[in-house]
Amino acid sequence: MWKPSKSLMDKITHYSTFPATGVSLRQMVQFGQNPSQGTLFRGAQFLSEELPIRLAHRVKELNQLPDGLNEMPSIQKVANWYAQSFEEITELPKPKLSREIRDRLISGSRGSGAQLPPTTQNPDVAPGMYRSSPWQNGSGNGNGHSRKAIRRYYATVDEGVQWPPEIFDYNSRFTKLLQTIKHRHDPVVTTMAMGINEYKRQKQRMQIDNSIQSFLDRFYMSRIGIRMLIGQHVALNSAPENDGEYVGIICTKTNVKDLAQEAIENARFVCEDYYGLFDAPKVQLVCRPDLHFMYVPGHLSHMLFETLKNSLRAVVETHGSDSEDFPPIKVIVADGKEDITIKVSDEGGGIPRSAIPLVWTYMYTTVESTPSIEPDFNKSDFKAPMAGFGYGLPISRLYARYFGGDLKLISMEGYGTDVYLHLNRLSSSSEPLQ
Ligand SMILES: Nc1ncnc2c1ncn2[C@@H]1O[C@H](COP(=O)(O)OP(=O)(O)OP(=O)(O)O)[C@@H](O)[C@H]1O
Repeated sequence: MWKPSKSLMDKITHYSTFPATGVSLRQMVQFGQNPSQGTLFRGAQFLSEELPIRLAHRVKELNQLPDGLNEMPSIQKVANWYAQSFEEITELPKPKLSREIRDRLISGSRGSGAQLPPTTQNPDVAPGMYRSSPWQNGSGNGNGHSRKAIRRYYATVDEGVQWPPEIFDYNSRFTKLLQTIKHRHDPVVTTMAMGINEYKRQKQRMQIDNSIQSFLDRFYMSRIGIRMLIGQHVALNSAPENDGEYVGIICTKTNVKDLAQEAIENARFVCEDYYGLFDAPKVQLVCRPDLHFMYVPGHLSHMLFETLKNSLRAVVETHGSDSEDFPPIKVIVADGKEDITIKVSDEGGGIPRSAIPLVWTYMYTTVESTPSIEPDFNKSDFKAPMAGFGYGLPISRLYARYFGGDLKLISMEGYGTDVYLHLNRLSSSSEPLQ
């Protein structure tokens, strides 16, 4: 198995003293509007510093996990993937550029960079909640470096000029590397889950404690951010032309009703398959057909699918799979100025109040036997079996918070559950990493 060298670990430690730089959905879209090779190159330059910083924080944290958790074989495996990806990015040879090209890259970005909108804070995320590492103070890194002075990405450089072949070549090599890295990290969630299982087995624990819970929250939030930046960069390099609705993996006109309808069909299908039902509980959808906003459709599908699956399961298990007449699940979409809110209401018996905090913890599930973790379970981020890992709700809440939204759950034990999915439509909220 590949192992990091001492000098690589020293370099990782150095990078981990820098804080991550968060970006907002709006900034990503502005950056990606028909980018030139020069702009894409600037993006690659930013990522070639930003990604190693984010990866370095994770390596450090994984290696410092308390109580022997850091020694679990699966945790070590994940830490090595992060270290290897860190090494590959930092060692990718940079092109030799003439002075004129370097000046053009810098001066272009200075001019238009000023027009980029500022980011705002998610009202439901306390400052520092998901920051890169718990020991940082957020504004600096303790080394006297100012964050702004180090990296700035979301600036476009003069379009319409010719860029030399070295720029094209580097862009293509960098994109290929990012694809390899994204693929390497596909099984991170399941491998981490295995690591936690190894730990629980070894220590004979039923649940994980708070510090591990907040570590996992930061870890998965960071993973969403890393994959978003990589996904966006790869998509922009593969098809830089804006097709009207998509900028990279962001859809500027995500149609809520269509996506919800598709998630309903998928979740009902999985439910019928799992319980052997002829007809899963019905789902009533109330949504304006032309309601659309800027979002990543994959994230929204994931959150809707997970919450609908929970509701379907609760309804079937409360009323019995031989029931002839399940109470319908209601999905109501409200179109506010600040948020689009989606409420998923079921009559699936609710959750006891004492168990509410547990639904947000990783590995809490009321499924009796957790299905075996297949290596390719996480191949696509958006496919999952009916239930069983206890990851559905906490990960969905991170997806919601990542772009300034939130996921809330209110239950009436003995009757049913309402889940509120708030999606921030202003899209100016920065990634919650500081
Ligand atoms: N609508 C609901 N009604 C009743 N209980 C619910 C509902 N949603 C979630 N729960 C409870 O919360 C637990 C955790 O849900 P979560 O979605 O995080 O994981 P899971 O569904 O068990 O597994 P998976 O990781 O496959 O989603 C569930 O096992 C269930 O007991």
